Amino acid sequence: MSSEPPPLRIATRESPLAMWQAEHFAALLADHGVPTVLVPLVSKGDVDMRPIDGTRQIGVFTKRIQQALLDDEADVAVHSLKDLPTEVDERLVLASVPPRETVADCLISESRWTVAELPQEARVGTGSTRRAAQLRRQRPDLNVLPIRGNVQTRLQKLADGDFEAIVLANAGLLRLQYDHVSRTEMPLETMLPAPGQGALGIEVRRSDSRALEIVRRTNDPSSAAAVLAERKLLSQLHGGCLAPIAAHGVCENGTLRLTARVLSTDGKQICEAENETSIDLDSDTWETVAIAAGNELADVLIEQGAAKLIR
Ligand SMILES: NCc1[nH]cc(CCC(=O)O)c1CC(=O)O
Repeated sequence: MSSEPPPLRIATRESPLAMWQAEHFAALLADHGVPTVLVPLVSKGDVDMRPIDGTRQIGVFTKRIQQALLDDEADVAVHSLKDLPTEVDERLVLASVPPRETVADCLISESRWTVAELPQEARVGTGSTRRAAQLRRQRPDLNVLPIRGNVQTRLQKLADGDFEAIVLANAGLLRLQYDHVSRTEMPLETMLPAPGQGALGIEVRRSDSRALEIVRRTNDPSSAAAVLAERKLLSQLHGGCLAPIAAHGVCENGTLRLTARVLSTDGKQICEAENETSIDLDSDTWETVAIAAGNELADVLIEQGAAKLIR
C-alpha cells in the first residue's frame, strides 16, 4: 500500500527572527514541491536574560532545536549559522546553507551616526566581544556596554535611552523588514562579521536519508564554501562564538577569498590575515579546499600570536 510522505517538520525558536527564518526555509522547500509544518520551541537562550559571558554556555540557542531532531519531534532544524557551534554532533549533519544574506553589521541610532560620528564616550550596546573589540579599536573612548535579548528587545532598550547606539547584523533587520530602523552599515574594514553571519544552516538527522536528500537541494555551494572556510578557521582557533574572532569568506569566479581578524578585548592588539584559493564548486573537492583555506588562515593568525588573544 502506498501513501503520501508526511510533511517535513521544521523546528524553530519562537523569536520573530527565528520564525521568519523557518518560514523562509519552508518556502524554499515549497519551491521544490515539499510540504512542511513548523514546530516552534522555546530555547534557554531566549528565556535567560543574563549578559552573555563565560558563565553561559556556547550553543544555548541551538541545543534545544537539535534536541528536537534527536528526539524525533522534528526533522529539520533551521539555525542562524553564526549561532551554531562548530563542534558537531555525529548524529546530525549540516545538510544545507541556502543563499547567504548580506554579512555586514550596522550601527543603529536615531541620528544615523557612523562610528566616527558618535559623541565622545557614547554608550554603545553589544553583547558580542567581536563587535566590542572592533568598536574599541576604532574609538577607544566609547562606553561599550552589554545588551541582551532578541532584536525587538534590543531596539526597545535603544529607544528607552539606555544607549546612544547599538550594533546588530543587517541580515536580521532586512529579514524582519525593519526598513524604518535608522542605521548605517559598518564597513568590513572596521567591522568584520562573525563567522557564518548572514547565513542559515540547516541540520537534519544523519540517518534520515529522505530529509537529507530533500534539504540538500536548497544548498548554495558558493555560500556553503565561504561559511565552511569561516567556521573551520573558528574551530581551528578554538574560538567558539564568544571569542573576538571575525571572518569573512567570499566565493566568486572560481576563487575563495577569506579574511579574518582576532583582537584583544580592548581592541588594542590585532592579528589580521587574508588568503585566496582556487575553488571549483562543480567538483567534489570544494569542501576539502574550503576547509584547507580556513585551516591555513588560522595557522597564519596563530603564527601572529592570535592564540594568546583568544585565551
Ligand atoms: N546572536 C543573535 C543573532 N543570530 C543571528 C542574528 C542575525 C542574523 C544573522 O547574522 O544571520 C542575530 C542578531 C544579531 O546579531 O544582530
